[in-house]
Amino acid sequence: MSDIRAILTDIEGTTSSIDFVKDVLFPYARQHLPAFVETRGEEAEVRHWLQEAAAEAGIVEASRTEIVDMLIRWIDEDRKSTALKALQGMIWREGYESKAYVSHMYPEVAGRLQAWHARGLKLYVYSSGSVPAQKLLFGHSESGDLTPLFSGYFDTQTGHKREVESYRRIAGEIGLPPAQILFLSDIREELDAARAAGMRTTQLIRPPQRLSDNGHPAVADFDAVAA
Ligand SMILES: CSCCC(=O)C(=O)COP(=O)(O)O
Ligand SMILES: [Mg+2]
Repeated sequence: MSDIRAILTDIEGTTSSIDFVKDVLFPYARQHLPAFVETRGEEAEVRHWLQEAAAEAGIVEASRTEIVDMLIRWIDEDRKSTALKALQGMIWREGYESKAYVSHMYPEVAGRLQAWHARGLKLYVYSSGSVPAQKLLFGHSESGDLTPLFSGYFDTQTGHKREVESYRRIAGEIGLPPAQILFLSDIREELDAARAAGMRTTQLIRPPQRLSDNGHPAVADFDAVAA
């Protein structure tokens, strides 16, 4: 009998394909960012994150156009900037609400999340995407609205995903010993950090990637996760 009481899952490469993020979400944000800043740049939340992005880049004075150009470069580099992720989340909301897309979900994910939830396991998300973006993604998925299954969401405002301290904080917020939390991700460095914090880990290696031994249990899909 497993002593796992909570599952913490990554999104990109774990519940949903990297292609959906790279080929749908990022291009949508890239295309709509200039108009978004133009029309909503004076809203308090948008101004806040534009200022945070400038501060992160060490910029003291720059025009809106320069900041937009920098943010587009960051999208192309897949920079895990908290400010960029917050702005992207606001832009993606417009895409989900206008039905420009729904999020990709690997076919077994919804059923397995429902089965874990029905067993009483608590489910949480930890992604570099902002918490609002995570809720949108699980709320508008190919498998329907999965948000009722989740007990909480964490993003880089809790800490970066390759840092051990982030997982200690998350365990503290969940209110369970790390050893009772199973972290699922496709990225070895994230799994290493979670394990160093005392969490259990399993790596998702989605076909056509081949299973390889890097010290973490590895599976091809959620149905093969031992929880
Ligand atoms: C709501 S997730 C959108 C994808 C994203 O921006 C991202 O950076 C995904 O990173 P992850 O930590 O889920 O691999
Ligand atoms: Mg990932």
